[in-house]
Amino acid sequence: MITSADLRHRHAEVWDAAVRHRFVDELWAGTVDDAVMARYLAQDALFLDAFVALLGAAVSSADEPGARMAVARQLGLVAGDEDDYFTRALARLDAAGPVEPLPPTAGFLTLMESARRSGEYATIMTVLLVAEWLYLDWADRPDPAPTDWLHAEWIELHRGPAFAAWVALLRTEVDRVGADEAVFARAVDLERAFFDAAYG
Ligand SMILES: Cc1ncc(CO)c(N)n1
Repeated sequence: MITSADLRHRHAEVWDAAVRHRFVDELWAGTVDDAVMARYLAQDALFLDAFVALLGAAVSSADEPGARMAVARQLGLVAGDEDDYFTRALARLDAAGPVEPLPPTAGFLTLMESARRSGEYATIMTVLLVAEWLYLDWADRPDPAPTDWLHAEWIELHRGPAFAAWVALLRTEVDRVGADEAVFARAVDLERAFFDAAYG
């Protein structure tokens, strides 16, 4: 059975292009243009709603009590601290209005809805794994955090011991039940395209 480590290795080119994306460099430097940050976060608010639904599907489909509880705890953080960040960030950027999904967002919404509707724990967890592991990977730099909370909090939401433990849980679970490689590859492609789309 293919492991999460094998999958990341197999898709390293696109994975690394996302992790080293211009958006990530500018976020760390605190130099992301407000219009880029607004476009990115408005799209990510659409992503987040589908992501919460997908976390709910993982809670529902988990075949182990420990994993179900761990996913439920993370769902609470996303619906709590992370949603609060979005409310403050979008208000500050004057970007709280409704937006249409750009193509990478639409791709993610379709992928997540299809995983959710399948009810397949392995497929659901594969999508969650890419989304969370790739974000930990770019947020885990040793660099000093930027000073503006708009940039710093987006990094802090995706690093630290608790977030790393969540990603470790996702890897353990995907390695236990077996990844869906096509879904893994599609999600990595979409992550890179999602960063590109922030630049219009
Ligand atoms: C597009 C995207 N991928 C991953 C995450 C982290 O779950 C996020 N917030 N947005």
